[in-house]
Amino acid sequence: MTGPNYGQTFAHMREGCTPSWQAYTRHAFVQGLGDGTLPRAAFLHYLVQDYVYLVNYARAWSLGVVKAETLDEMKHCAATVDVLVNQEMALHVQVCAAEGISEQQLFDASEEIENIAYTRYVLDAGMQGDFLDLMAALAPCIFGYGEIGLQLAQTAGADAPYADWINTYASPGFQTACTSAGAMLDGAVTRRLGDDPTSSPRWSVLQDRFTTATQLEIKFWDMGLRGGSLGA
Ligand SMILES: Cc1ncc(CN)c(N)n1
Repeated sequence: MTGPNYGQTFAHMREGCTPSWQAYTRHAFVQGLGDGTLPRAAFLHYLVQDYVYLVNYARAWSLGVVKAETLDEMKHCAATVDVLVNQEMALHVQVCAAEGISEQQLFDASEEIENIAYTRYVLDAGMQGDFLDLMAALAPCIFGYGEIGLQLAQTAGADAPYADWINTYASPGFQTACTSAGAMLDGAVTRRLGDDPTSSPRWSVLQDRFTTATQLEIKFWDMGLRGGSLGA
């Protein structure tokens, strides 16, 4: 399976769950974002939920600072928290403000079951496990959106209905974040599992975490397609 190069570990894990990865990155919600046919209500519902998702996802990266073994790992996790809360969430705040939804409303929105399932799974992986367990569960989020952003940017024009969303994830800034997360992950894996990590007895558990998080991404898109009202 081909896709952007975000490092060896990601390539192995993506290869280890190809059908789920394809279902995630080529989901009907993704197609609708790309060709502009996604109903606006579904998009806004997703975006409100995604804001809350990012709050918890940033908490999980903060846990990375706690579980890190090197200063570089700590710096990477701390910088990612900053990007999430100060950059990626700005898209959500901006788009929702234009629709009359305030940031406080976003912060207070109640979570859909799929949202709870995904973020608590990731947090639990980090609480129970070590740095690699946490990173394996965090990985589908960043690399998947990087891949989707690039894929949609190939065909969507500047005036496409969801161009802002597409450009956020296709942007050089987000792509650099994916590349540097991939390099950090490769270093973290080599440090703990050596040069042949897929032969390690730990690999199947890490693959399982990556696959489960990928399946939870699919459920998150399903939730988005279902639509709903703010806070529902
Ligand atoms: C559910 C989900 N997955 C991934 C991303 C990209 N950070 C996101 N914003 N939301």
